[in-house]
Amino acid sequence: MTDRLSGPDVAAAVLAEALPYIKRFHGKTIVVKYGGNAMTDEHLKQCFARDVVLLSLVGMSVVVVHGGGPQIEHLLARVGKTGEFIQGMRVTDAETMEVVEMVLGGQVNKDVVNLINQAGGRAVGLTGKDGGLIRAKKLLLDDREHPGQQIDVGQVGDITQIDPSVIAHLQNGAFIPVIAPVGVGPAGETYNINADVVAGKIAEVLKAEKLVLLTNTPGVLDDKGELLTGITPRQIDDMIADGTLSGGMLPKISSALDAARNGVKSVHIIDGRVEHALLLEILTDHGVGTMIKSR
Ligand SMILES: Nc1ncnc2c1ncn2[C@@H]1O[C@H](COP(=O)(O)OP(=O)(O)O)[C@@H](O)[C@H]1O
Ligand SMILES: CC(=O)N[C@@H](CCC(=O)OP(=O)(O)O)C(=O)O
Repeated sequence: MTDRLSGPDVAAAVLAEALPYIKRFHGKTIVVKYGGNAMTDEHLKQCFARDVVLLSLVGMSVVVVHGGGPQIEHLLARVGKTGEFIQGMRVTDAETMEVVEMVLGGQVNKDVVNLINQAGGRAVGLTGKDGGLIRAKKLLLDDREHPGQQIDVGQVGDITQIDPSVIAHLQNGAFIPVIAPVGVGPAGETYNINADVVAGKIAEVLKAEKLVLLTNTPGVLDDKGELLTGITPRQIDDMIADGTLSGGMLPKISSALDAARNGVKSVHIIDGRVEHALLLEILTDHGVGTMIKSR
């Protein structure tokens, strides 16, 4: 007997279900943030690359922004350093900046480019320095415990300008841009920027149809650990105030909300540990994870 969950009728139904989504997103820009925590398993990495290629081949203009937090941690440990985070931002001294640039602009960027190319795509890797893509100044965090005071986290960048022309050239040539979150300051200094922040800003500037943030949780979880399928700005404020949202989720959620408020039509935080999570989110009725609402 044919397995009802995997028989040809099911396969046909799934393919047919994708058609309205393919039509809706054809020619549109989809920004995908690939978190360092979602890129730990080789098989999942290959699934991700295949999803990106499939979406490109059906006519979507996919732009990948990647992170690499755990990969940076790994190299820092090898040089005898331990990472420190404040409000989800890595405290970045000069030596840490060298490691961050090596890992993000080198190892991780080329790994993602290679995976996509192996899957049949044409990816080109960039950091924010290439083509003056990401300009930044030094970020100063507001000290929540001492209102009015600021915290210096070293060479962490606050984005001042995105020049998307290099991305446009790549999109026109049917290349898939793969962007590492490193920015450049007015004097040519290098800045480490949280990858969620870069993805959100790039999505805004490109007027993306969708921003999808792939991470290592099912989405945004409430104080009981239950998945929230949708979240409003008010819920976000409450959850930050009571500590339900913390660590790496802080820059993620605020970038997601900024993007939703500034014209990106839909913004989702999804579980990158689920095989083909990207296809499920974009091409099926079964949206996965949390959708961030602008109001
Ligand atoms: N309310 C929450 N729901 C889900 N994750 C949360 C929440 N609050 C904090 N987090 C943390 O945020 C992490 C995701 O952010 P991060 O580690 O920066 O991932 P990535 O490398 O994918 O950007 C989760 O693994 C989880 O530990
Ligand atoms: C300033 C800052 O925190 N930069 C991040 C950049 C990488 C990143 O964001 O990686 P994930 O997406 O994997 O977390 C860092 O140094 O870890």
